[in-house]
Amino acid sequence: MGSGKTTIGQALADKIGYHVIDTDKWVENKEQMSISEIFEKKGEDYFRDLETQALLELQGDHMIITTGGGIIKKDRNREIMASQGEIIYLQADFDELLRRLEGDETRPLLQQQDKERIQALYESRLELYEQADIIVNTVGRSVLGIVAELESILKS
Ligand SMILES: Nc1ncnc2c1ncn2[C@@H]1O[C@H](COP(=O)(O)OP(=O)(O)O)[C@@H](O)[C@H]1O
Ligand SMILES: O=C(O)C1=C[C@@H](OP(=O)(O)O)[C@@H](O)[C@H](O)C1
Ligand SMILES: [Mg+2]
Repeated sequence: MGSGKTTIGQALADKIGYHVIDTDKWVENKEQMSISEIFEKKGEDYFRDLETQALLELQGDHMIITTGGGIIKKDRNREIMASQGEIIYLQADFDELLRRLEGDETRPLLQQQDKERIQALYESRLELYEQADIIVNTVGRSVLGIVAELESILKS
């Protein structure tokens, strides 16, 4: 959360002329509810199943799919992602993510949690993120700079 997936995915798509779809937006649109409302009314497992549905339906060429940070928790999701394209991990250290998300109220897993619990969540996921095909550092870098690096990696 906060690594810049939604922001960078949109900017990269604009730059290279790809379509972009965010799984969170797909889920919100399907349910006609915000992510926070879905977590509150239906629970996290229900949301995770919708993420799998999104991955199965969002297939095609010239497409960037930006996901929620927890999508890699399910083996099935990682399998679908690996079979469909290249997986990019946008990297940032924990303190930087906290700074970026300060005051955010749209991410239910961060609400009313102390810093230690959020850090434990971050650390529990690192190993899965590091399995990505492409890893790009985002700290201290502009959106345009990151987009330029990704464009050049994807061309090579
Ligand atoms: N490279 C960056 N440096 C600083 N802030 C960034 C960077 N990329 C994104 N942000 C900011 O971080 C916040 C979270 O970005 P977002 O794209 O929603 O992340 P994600 O989709 O990974 O949760 C937004 O306020 C965004 O403007
Ligand atoms: O990491 C997570 O478990 C989540 C990340 C969020 O998306 P972003 O990574 O775009 O913030 C969103 O899918 C939901 O709040 C759960
Ligand atoms: Mg996002």
